[in-house]
Amino acid sequence: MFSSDNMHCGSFQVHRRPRRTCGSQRSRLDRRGEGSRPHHLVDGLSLVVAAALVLFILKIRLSKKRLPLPPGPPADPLLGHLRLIPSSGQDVFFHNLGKTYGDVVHLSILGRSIVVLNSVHAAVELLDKRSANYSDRPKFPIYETMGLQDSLVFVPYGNNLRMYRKMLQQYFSKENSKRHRPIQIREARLLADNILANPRRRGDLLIRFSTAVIVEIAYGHQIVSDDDPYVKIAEDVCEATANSGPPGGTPVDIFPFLRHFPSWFPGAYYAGYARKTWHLVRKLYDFPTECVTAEMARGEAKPSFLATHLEVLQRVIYIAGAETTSSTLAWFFLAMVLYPECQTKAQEEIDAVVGRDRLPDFHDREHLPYVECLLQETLRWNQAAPSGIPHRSMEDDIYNGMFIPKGSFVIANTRGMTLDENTYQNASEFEPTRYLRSPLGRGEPYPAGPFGFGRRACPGRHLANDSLWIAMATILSTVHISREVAENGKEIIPDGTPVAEGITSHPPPFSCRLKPRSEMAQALLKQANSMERN
Ligand code: HEM
Repeated sequence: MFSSDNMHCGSFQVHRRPRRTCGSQRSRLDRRGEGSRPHHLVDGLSLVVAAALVLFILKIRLSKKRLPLPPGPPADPLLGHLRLIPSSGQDVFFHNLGKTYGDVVHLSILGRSIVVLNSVHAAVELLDKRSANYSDRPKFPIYETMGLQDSLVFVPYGNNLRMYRKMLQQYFSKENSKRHRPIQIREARLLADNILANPRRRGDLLIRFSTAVIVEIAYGHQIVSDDDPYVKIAEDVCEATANSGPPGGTPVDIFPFLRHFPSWFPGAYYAGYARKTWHLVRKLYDFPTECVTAEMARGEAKPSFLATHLEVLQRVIYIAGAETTSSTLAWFFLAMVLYPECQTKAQEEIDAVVGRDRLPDFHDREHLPYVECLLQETLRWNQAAPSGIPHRSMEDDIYNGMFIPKGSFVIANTRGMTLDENTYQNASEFEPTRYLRSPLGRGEPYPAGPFGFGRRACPGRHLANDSLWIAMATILSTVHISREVAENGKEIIPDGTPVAEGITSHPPPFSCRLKPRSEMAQALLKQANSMERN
């Protein structure tokens, strides 16, 4: 390897090279007392080469700087696009910009570059293929004030991140995620049963389902009641993050000094809110660790991620998995209300493959292509995290002749990718058959972005995919979802405009009717759940 000795050896050879000149030349030089000159010559040469190299690098840097930034709308001189970027619905705003300026758009706020990627191609080229440069996260002063900086989601790129991700990826790999399926099946059946018993509590029950799966896998704790402290903590932190403003877009994110000001100070509201919710986040980290430490001391700890990796768990928040999974399921319910024909088609497929005398399980998955498409279409139609979580570029870069400055926020705008009419016909419509090959469908690709890109892509995606599938298949097989009927006898068609809160987005509140598909379906659920309890 390159030890310092070797390096000296290398430079020694350079200085020795003049000695290889022929004898007469050498004696002439020696005679003129200029025996050392060749050294200077070579040193001079090295200097010239070095200077040329520096100039070359400078030239590249300068020419990089002369290259245009990606296109974008006109900006205010100092504020940049601050007044243009909306505080919610940014995903649709970015998508609309893409229609005018192309799939890579540049915005800036007070000199900070924001690069929006509206196509899968651009996201793959930058975030996947050049992931060494695009895997950092920007700082989010608001989330830091809330105490979330230790969460893996916000850890900067580097050795720590690599270590945490390696552990997570092993534990939640496609293969290892299969070990967790019995928990997912049990919780999906409980969800369907509970939802039939308490249709009005649909939203809470979806959060309970997704929390129960993550908590049992991560902490070895089975949730058996709605009053469980884990469910309460999940609900509280979900609410806190949802109300903490657009990620990176609050006045405090733009002027970090505002975090030290009282909340009544103009622009400091979110800082005050973040300070108030700090203790909730602390609980999120501390409670599971304290429980599992105590269980381990008593020799009662069940196998779990925490029991295996206790020392790093506070960096893995179950919120990352709980809120995203429940809001994807909320979109599924809305789709079933707005597109009843899709529900019917999925139920016909389940009846034909699974029958009506048992409940679906993972063995059925490969035989249910329409249900698979329905899951993919739910992820495409409306995403839980429509603009992902911003990455940060660590070095200047050039892409397609455009200059992307070091330190840019890079946003993979999944919403723009899934609404791209060049890829998806009738992109705003919920059409599961779009993925089927002709003549049944148009063979459109599954959505690529809902779980992010590159080295920061969601490590829980296999687990999430399984949770979503079993929940949807179990509900479709046992529950009939239909529109609420108004007093005048007319069906109520809910508004599907997403409500974006913080990083995640979910449908606006809507009511629907939930009835058992048959007595048999209800009996199967009861039977499955009573067997679990015994
Ligand atoms: C439907 C469910 C889910 C969706 C839509 C989702 C989506 C995402 C997205 C878009 C990101 C950001 C990716 C990027 O920066 O490029 C992410 C990151 C992350 N997700 Fe998920 N996720 C889901 C479920 C889960 C689950 C079940 C877990 C836990 C087992 C999880 C743990 C994480 C973590 C720890 C990160 C941060 C990774 C990092 O910054 O390196 N997610 N997720």
